Amino acid sequence: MTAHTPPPDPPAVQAMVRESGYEISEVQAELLAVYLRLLEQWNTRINLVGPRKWPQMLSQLVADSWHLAALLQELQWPHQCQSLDLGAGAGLPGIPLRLFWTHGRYTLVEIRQKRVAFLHNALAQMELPGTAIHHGRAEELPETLLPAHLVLSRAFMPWHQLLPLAGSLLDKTGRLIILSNTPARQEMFAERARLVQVRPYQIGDQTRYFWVLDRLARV
Ligand SMILES: C[S@@+](CC[C@H](N)C(=O)[O-])C[C@H]1O[C@@H](n2cnc3c(N)ncnc32)[C@H](O)[C@@H]1O
Repeated sequence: MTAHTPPPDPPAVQAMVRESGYEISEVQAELLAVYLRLLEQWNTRINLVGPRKWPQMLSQLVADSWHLAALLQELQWPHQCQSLDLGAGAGLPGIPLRLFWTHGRYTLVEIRQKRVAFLHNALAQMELPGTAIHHGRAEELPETLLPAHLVLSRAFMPWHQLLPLAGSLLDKTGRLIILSNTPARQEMFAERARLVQVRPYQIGDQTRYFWVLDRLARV
């Protein structure tokens, strides 16, 4: 018999986030609860994410986003910053990220129709600032979305394939941030990119990493 988990309610969400060392507002907790409820509901019909219950979704998947927001807040971005979240899937890291980092214009790029339908549904209920969806291939983005100042990749494609694609999308001062379970070293990239920093962060007992890259070759 599986234990019953009550639906996500904002105080429980806020308390779980606090346990991980971050403070979020009541409004942010309400919107996160909306997102988690939608994820639980849609995940029974289409394959969106591995965890089936919201506490695991929050602690294992959504948690990356508030760590990422903390990093993005430390970096300088142009006023008209254009961000691309490639292969957004169920909206990770982008949908929760936009609750905590609202700068510029942010586009969730996703190729699969059902996932795009989920993203539209989530955005309609959450009204995130400056956030849009592009249904299509990351390799065929319209000029209106380019050049990007930030490209984000979480479980999208292997980094060695991603580098030339991101290089073709980024402004010359733009950055690529890869969410990874392993650290990185400059030698991995040689002349293809500069590794500006590798930021470790803790999710439960697992260490994860943000790789921040710039000066990507346009090959
Ligand atoms: C493994 S999922 C990761 C989703 C999300 N970023 C996450 O971390 O949960 C990869 C996603 O990329 C999408 N995708 C794969 N190739 C793509 C492409 N060329 N352009 C846009 N999206 C693509 C897939 O449909 C899928 O939703």
